[in-house]
Amino acid sequence: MSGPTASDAPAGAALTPPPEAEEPVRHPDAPAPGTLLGSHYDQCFGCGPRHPHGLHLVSRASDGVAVTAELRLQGDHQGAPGLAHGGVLASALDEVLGAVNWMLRAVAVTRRLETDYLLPVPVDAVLHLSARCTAVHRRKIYSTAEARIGSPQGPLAVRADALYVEVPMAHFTTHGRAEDVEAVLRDRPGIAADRAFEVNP
Ligand SMILES: CCCCCCCC(=O)SCCNC(=O)CCNC(=O)[C@H](O)C(C)(C)COP(=O)(O)OP(=O)(O)OC[C@H]1O[C@@H](n2cnc3c(N)ncnc32)[C@H](O)[C@@H]1OP(=O)(O)O
Repeated sequence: MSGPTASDAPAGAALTPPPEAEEPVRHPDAPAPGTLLGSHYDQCFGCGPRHPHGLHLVSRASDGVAVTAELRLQGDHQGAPGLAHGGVLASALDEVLGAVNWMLRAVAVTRRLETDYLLPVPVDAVLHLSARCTAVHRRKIYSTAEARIGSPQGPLAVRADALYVEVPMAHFTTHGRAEDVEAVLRDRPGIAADRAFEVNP
């Protein structure tokens, strides 16, 4: 019989790096601070420029292992009248947290995302998002993010802690809907299947 695994840990514990975790190290080829990071997939709900209803977030490299982005909330993002839906805010934070992995040149997916909603967020507000990696342990990437209203120093509306797990490109080609995977491969002739989803600034 096997014992408890990391997946069985309570939420807070799962987001606390183990003592042997290391400080994240910015990849030598990470984009320079201020560089806008391109979308990793043009149909991504978070960052895809061709997604008809997506957030169209554009992340920007910061110093260290960190990124920023801005999200102008709109009527389509409502949960309660005139207020942003919590799931939309979580999506935006997941997107910038995911973009941080590119500063490590790691391809990783969200394993756990924990959000604290501190203030209601009116639609029409501009949310200033920032995310940074706090620790790395083997395939696990620990990160934290904030969303502030109106400016990078504005009121803190939402914060999040997250655990990402590094995956091989086969994660996407194996699990993704075949027609979408094939469309990406068609759009990028000459690129091997396991590179077609490259997260590319
Ligand atoms: C190209 C970039 C796209 C970015 C898109 C934006 C972000 C997203 O929306 S991603 C989409 C949402 N997320 C997903 O779909 C992920 C779904 N989950 C999965 O596919 C799998 O659970 C996956 C790949 C994360 C992990 O599975 P698997 O590879 O079998 O991992 P497994 O070996 O069990 O665990 C990996 C490590 O994480 C640890 N771990 C797993 N779960 C937890 C947990 N809850 N807490 C702490 N540690 C954990 C394990 O102990 C292990 O650690 P170590 O390597 O040190 O032994």
